[in-house]
Amino acid sequence: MANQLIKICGLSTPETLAVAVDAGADLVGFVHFPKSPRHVSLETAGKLMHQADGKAKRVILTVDPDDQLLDEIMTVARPDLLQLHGSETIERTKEIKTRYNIPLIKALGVATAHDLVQAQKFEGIADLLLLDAKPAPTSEIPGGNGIPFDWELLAHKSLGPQYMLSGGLTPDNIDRAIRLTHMQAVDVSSGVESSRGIKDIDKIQTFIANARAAWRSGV
Ligand SMILES: O=C(O)c1ccccc1NCC(=O)[C@H](O)[C@H](O)COP(=O)(O)O
Repeated sequence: MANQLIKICGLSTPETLAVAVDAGADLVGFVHFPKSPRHVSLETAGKLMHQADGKAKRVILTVDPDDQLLDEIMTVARPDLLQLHGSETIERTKEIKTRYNIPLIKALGVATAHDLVQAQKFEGIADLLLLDAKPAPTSEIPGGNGIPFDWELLAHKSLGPQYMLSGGLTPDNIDRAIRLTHMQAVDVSSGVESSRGIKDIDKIQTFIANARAAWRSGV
């Protein structure tokens, strides 16, 4: 994978997937979580996965999956990476890594500096650590809520390339987010949608172009 990474998450149609891949997304994410407005069945995910084969790394996102679901994901959808977006512990994350031997993205909620210390404990266990805003207590889903956390928490850190910035990113704020945090990997879902769960072609293209431009300008 490239040094700088862009992940477009929550894709669910062949058309928007094609746009993301053509615009240069490094990773494309498919959500398998029935409460999500972006949920796709494993069969649909498998078809989308096939479409993106060799063009971008393909990620299946689940929330606190048990082994039965993971077995199904590995057989039916066969992703390149697995994203754990629930409250998976370090032990459970290690267990999944050992059992399936697949690159893992572990999502970690951030609201305070202490959360970053907690996130660092997953270094070397998951392959990518996705820093996301914590969901509101009333939210039905633990991610994909379009809320940013305080990027100033990252401003004077030099987190390694295994960290990915997420939460409330948009085509309009991605330049500022990259300049402030110096993050080399970013992930977006709501910010490239026209309404909840509906991806927007122009926003996907603009997000990717703006992220690449920020990195090109030397941040
Ligand atoms: O996107 C969802 O619907 C979702 C549901 C359940 C768990 C996680 C989910 N999304 C996680 C993602 O990877 C999002 O891209 C990330 O949370 C950022 O989302 P957003 O703030 O909407 O850009």
